[in-house]
Amino acid sequence: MIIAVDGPAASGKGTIARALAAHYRLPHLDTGLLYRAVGVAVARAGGDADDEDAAERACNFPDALMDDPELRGAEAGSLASRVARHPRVRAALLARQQAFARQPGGAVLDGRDIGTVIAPDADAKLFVTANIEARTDRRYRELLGKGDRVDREELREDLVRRDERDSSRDAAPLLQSATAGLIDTSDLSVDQAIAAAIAMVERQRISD
Ligand SMILES: Nc1ncnc2c1ncn2[C@@H]1O[C@H](COP(=O)(O)OP(=O)(O)OP(=O)(O)O)[C@@H](O)[C@H]1O
Ligand SMILES: Nc1ccn([C@@H]2O[C@H](COP(=O)(O)O)[C@@H](O)[C@H]2O)c(=O)n1
Repeated sequence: MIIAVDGPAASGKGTIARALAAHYRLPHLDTGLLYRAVGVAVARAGGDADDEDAAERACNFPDALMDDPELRGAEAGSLASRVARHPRVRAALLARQQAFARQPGGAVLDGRDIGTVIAPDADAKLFVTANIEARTDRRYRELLGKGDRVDREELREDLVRRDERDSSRDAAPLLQSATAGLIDTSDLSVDQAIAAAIAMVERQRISD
């Protein structure tokens, strides 16, 4: 079974995707990490994330970079959304994501274009969202918990900018697939959001 989970930053899609993977005993790929790795690799090479040539070269990043804690920071998220606009970057990362999705037994992938581009024929598709205040609070608490110094207002503005960039780009923009079920986690606890996601996957599997 392939499960596609999409949605904006800090909506809780990764939390849901990991829980679905554990529930159905499937491997999970956080595809945002691939774009974060490309963004960080460009910056480390002294390149410009807005330069498509430099970003494309950075797609050959070493596998070990995927485990680098720097990828989880706010700066890596911004760099990721800048490199993610480039069609040649998206093309370079496509095969790796599709191979992961199509492995025997299936997989859970979360990102922005899983249900629309990477796995449009997924057995279940969820679009996870939450309002901007809930997302800002969650990311703020998460970064504070890691010991990062963060300004809540800057974080909020960064999320709004990222939403705008991800939704308005020409290449694989963030949008809800017509066949994806919507889960708004703004007023749901983690456990409630996970329960809603499992129930939605079950409904979609049955109706197939
Ligand atoms: N329903 C919820 N209620 C409260 N906090 C939540 C909820 N879901 C997730 N969180 C917390 O919010 C933060 C962001 O969640 P998560 O990493 O799952 O979001 P995401 O959409 O995958 O973000 P990103 O796209 O940036 O990777 C985490 O600290 C997580 O524990
Ligand atoms: N399938 C995807 C996944 C991510 N992106 C871009 O990467 C940025 C970081 O993603 P996170 O999930 O780690 O927040 C995100 O803002 C997108 O620009 C993407 O384009 N497609």
